[in-house]
Amino acid sequence: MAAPIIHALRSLRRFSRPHSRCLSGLCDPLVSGTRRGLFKDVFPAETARVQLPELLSSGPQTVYCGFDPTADSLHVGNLLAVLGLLHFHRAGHHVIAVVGGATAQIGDPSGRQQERAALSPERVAENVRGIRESLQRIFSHHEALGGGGQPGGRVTVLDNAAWYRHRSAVEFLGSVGRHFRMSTMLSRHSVQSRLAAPEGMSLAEFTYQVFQAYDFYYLHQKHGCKIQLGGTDQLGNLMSGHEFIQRTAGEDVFGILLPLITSSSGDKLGKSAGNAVWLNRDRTSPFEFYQYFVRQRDSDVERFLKLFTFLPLPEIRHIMDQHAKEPEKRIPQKRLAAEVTKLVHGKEGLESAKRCTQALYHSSIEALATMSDQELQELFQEAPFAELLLEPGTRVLDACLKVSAIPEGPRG
Ligand SMILES: Nc1ncnc2c1ncn2[C@@H]1O[C@H](COP(=O)(O)OP(=O)(O)OP(=O)(O)O)[C@@H](O)[C@H]1O
Ligand SMILES: N[C@@H](Cc1ccc(O)cc1)C(=O)O
Repeated sequence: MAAPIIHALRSLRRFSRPHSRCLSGLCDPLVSGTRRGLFKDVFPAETARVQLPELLSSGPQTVYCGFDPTADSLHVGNLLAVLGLLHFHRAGHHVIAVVGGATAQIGDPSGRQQERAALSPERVAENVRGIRESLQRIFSHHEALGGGGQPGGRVTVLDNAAWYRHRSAVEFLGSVGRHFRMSTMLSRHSVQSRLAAPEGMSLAEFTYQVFQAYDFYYLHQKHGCKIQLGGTDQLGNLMSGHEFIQRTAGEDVFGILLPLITSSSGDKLGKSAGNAVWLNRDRTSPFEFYQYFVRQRDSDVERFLKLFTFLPLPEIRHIMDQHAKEPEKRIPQKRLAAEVTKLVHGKEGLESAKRCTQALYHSSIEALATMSDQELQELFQEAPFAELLLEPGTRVLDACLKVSAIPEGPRG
């Protein structure tokens, strides 16, 4: 059942040229996001083609994206969705990032082979704090870097636990659940693939789409939100929201889908997939984060510059032309790493990453001497360490022997 609907999704390519219905700068994110490869599809394809440019041109809209606190930090894959929101904000729209304090307790089955382990309320609360911190830090760096957007656009972070806290299961099923059709819910790809697996699917996971649909409805009612962003794995949840809002409020709303970032082995980078590059410093240091982007392959770097930075496309083209002449300098990789590290860790984070790079890869004693304790710990995170009280006159050799850094042997 899901296949015909997926086939109905039309490529966004038609938005990549100046669009006759894009009548103001407010429509820019659709055009530029499409050209950059950031927006992959829209839903529902037929109405979005005509109505989405008109809606965006008509005045500032509210656009939202949700993040489940299944860990205490966001990661590089999630960053793409944050960048999607920021593109809208820069054009003057209001954006809402929803942290799923409630939905994380249900567990989104999209793209998962197995059910997630249940999270305790304490763990979820801690994760909500970490993810809020990730989001707010990026938003404030973005502002500090001069990307504050047109005047008027607001950036808000909400926790969806706030609108479920006072509802009982009986009341929710009786009022919201009655609008959902079993046949449609069963047709979702996320459900079909799990029903076919030996472990099957729990009722909690099966109802996940109802909660995400209700979030969209709630934000539509309270904040006039008509656009939801999500990775392509979120299509089914976006469709449920669209159908629910159309049925209950009689209005068209839209989904915009972003491509999924994968590891070199082709797996989606995810919080619980064990392959994440994190956005919080205590999990991935600015240095490691910077180096992740410096290491990107030539075949990926142009795409990543378009996806992960706000650099204008002609500037990216120029950088790639320089790269063709002097590939050994890795100019695009270094620029990519600098831009993304600045956004996520701020200017100070970028300087820290560069100091660590100098110390580790260019054996710079000067860089080592200016490093803070935190940087030293981050740099040598994996290395065993020992604390030592130095007495006057201790020689380097004695210190090394005391901490067993070099084996003791016959001394000459
Ligand atoms: N690798 C990725 N590339 C692009 N977008 C992603 C990626 N991973 C997650 N997203 C998007 O980020 C948003 C929030 O995802 P969420 O944090 O709930 O999932 P996740 O990081 O995949 O976590 P989990 O691994 O627990 O499923 C969603 O729109 C999702 O599609
Ligand atoms: N289901 C999304 C997260 C999300 C949570 C709540 C929402 O309202 C929207 C999105 C994911 O797991 O990737």
